[in-house]
Amino acid sequence: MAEINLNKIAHSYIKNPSSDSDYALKLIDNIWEDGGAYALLGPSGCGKTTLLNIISGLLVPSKGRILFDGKDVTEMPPEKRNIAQVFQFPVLYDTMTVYDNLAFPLRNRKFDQNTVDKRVREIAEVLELTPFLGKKAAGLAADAKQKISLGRGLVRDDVAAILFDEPLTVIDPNLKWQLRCKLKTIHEQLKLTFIYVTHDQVEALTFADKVVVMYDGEIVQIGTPQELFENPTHRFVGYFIGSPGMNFLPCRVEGNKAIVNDVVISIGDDLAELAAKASGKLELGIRPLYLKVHDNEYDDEPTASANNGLNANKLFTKSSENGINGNNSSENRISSSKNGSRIKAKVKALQDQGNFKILTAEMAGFTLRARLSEGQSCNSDYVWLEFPHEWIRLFANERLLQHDKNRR
Ligand SMILES: Nc1ncnc2c1ncn2[C@@H]1O[C@H](COP(=O)(O)OP(=O)(O)OP(=O)(O)O)[C@@H](O)[C@H]1O
Repeated sequence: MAEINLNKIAHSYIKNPSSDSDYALKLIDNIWEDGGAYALLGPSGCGKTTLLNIISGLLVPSKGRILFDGKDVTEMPPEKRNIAQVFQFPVLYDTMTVYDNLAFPLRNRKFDQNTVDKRVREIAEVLELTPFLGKKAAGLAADAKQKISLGRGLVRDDVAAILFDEPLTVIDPNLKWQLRCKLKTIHEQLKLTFIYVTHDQVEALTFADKVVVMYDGEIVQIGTPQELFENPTHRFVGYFIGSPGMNFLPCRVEGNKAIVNDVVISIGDDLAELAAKASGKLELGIRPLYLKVHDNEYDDEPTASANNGLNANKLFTKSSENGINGNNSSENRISSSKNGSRIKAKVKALQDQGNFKILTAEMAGFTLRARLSEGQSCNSDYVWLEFPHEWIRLFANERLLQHDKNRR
């Protein structure tokens, strides 16, 4: 396994690129740890395959160098890089048995028969292919064939990295979940460097230790699922991660108040300090999970609180409960609570998502979404939204405002 250093990489498919927009990859300068499980996540056309092909050696980048464990492999062809790859569609020998397909990458590298047999049987067991080992691949269903392709990628433990390019596309949805969990287990057992390309956030978040979010040829954030959820450093990450994505409200800031059209939202002193130094287009962001929903302006307890549960796979933490005290309000429609503001909003829709509901409401001319927890509902035309200080984020020109890391 290897540490992968993407050293000031950029790539253009155009011969003489003249501007930023001519580059499929703008500037990538990252080190990916040996043994890490990385998911490369982003929308179609953002550059994921281009980056993967640069790592595998199918493409030589227009600029920069790529190093495996400090060794420059930029000009090295794929077969010399010692990388295993699993593609979207099965790549195997139809006329061979499942056993021989799995054994092929090992025999090709002249592993001894005992090692071949041991590894083939281990991988077959993990992927539940043992009953099929003696069968020809030709007769098997598409998802069984793709499991063989996964097995061929996983069978060697001497590779620098295993690259997966949307490997579960042809897999039945029920089996997808099972295979994702298996890949995670295999990674935990073998500690191989995994790089997994997907445009599906659930796939990325369940599989990876670190998610690399790409947008328009750039890596906009690398983080754990929780970091991406709680502190998206770019507006795109806020929008792309989470379902529904983060709410964004264009605003201006005066002291510790964010003003959204004629509505004032209290933001706390910390954000006020950051906003005072910021320039460019300001936006307030808050996750639907953390936007609290009340059915009146002044009650002591939230009656339709949005934040009472962890999500199903426990990736994201919940805010601590905030005390609410509704003694003050002013003509600008701000009503103070110990922490956050309650603002009237018009209910537009309530969508049942199974074990929770999504409320869509309009406030200050903008549409906001809030996640209600199980059993909670909303039957009136208006609600009061509370913005807890600890979950408000401010973005200037799409970038998160945050303190200099060295300061903390
Ligand atoms: N061979 C090529 N020649 C010219 N342009 C290309 C080529 N391959 C990709 N591109 C362009 O480079 C950009 C990045 O494409 P890439 O395939 O890397 O994105 P992606 O994130 O993998 O997309 P998808 O999820 O749809 O596969 C896109 O604008 C695409 O049109």
